[in-house]
Amino acid sequence: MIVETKEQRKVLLKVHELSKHFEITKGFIKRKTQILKAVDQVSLTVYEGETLGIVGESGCGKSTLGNMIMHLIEPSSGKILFEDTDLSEMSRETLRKKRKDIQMIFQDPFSSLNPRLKIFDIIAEPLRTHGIAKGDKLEEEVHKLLEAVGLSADFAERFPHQFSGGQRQRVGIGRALSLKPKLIVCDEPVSALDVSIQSQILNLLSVLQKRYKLTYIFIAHGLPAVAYISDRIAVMYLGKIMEISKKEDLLNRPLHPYTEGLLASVPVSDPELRGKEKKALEGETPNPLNPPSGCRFHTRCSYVQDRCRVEEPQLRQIGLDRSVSCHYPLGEIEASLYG
Ligand SMILES: Nc1ncnc2c1ncn2[C@@H]1O[C@H](COP(=O)(O)OP(=O)(O)OP(=O)(O)O)[C@@H](O)[C@H]1O
Repeated sequence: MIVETKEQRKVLLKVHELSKHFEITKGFIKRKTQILKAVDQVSLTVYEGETLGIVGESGCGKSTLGNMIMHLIEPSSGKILFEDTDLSEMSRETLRKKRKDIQMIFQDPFSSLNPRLKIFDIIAEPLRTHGIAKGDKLEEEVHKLLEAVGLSADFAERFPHQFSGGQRQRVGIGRALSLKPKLIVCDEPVSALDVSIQSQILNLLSVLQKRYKLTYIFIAHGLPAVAYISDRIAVMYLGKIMEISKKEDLLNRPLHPYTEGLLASVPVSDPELRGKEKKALEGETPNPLNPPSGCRFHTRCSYVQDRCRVEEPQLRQIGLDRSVSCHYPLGEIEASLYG
């Protein structure tokens, strides 16, 4: 496993120039095929034990990225290295074993649990499939997992429809934990829940992270949940990463105008995110089938200059542990001095 000597952080997952292109065919008589670049040359690193938040408006490619990391969909190009190993080059058997280490928690706790199965079988299924436990041992494991996610062992005999959204999400978390994964991709795990329940689930995820030494990729379209749970945050826009920074830096001194816009859209009642005056996001997200030339954010950017309309900025490092994809980042000099 790679060890970064400067900060002694172990790299768990590395995504290198990862892309997913979908072919979209339109029209009945004159059929026309276009390419939608849902994820476009994304590179990022996830360190052991951290939570990397991925945030951006609906349709920016967050779930597609998460699904590729989970091997639920095939990338069009690029690499995903888990513990230094390229999963796409593994034999089936090794891949099956490795895949246990990466699990997912889904957005919708109503549709992600099989309604015909009892909670016991929902949580037991991965343990049975991988031949990890059976009989009394299986029962003990399931009860332990229910307890870990804050549910009573009696719940094992009930069906999903007998539970609230928050309780179902707890079941989904228990199932994801059953194979003792190293990495959990949490895809909008609280978006479908009431605000009061959201913080309970976020707290549970934090407790479990410490208890089981988990690493999370936490995907959400809203900054508050991402800001609450993440150590670092990647901001996505139309398939690209616009900025990736430590949480505190990103919230206090955003470099990308899009990040500033996302911060400005957070209700001012959120004290942690309230800050200096920020330029709000204007206009709609462009059609991803026909993204703007140059910087893809330029059509909505309050600071746009001529160069931005023609030249696409590359993600480049500024200061310590911060990267931004913008020709004219906000507060660039300050950031390069203080990280
Ligand atoms: N199977 C598919 N076929 C065609 N286009 C797709 C497919 N899956 C996703 N897309 C498109 O890819 C883009 C990225 O979608 P994705 O679901 O990854 O975004 P997202 O940021 O997770 O959004 P949301 O929060 O709404 O789920 C969108 O324009 C979407 O319409």
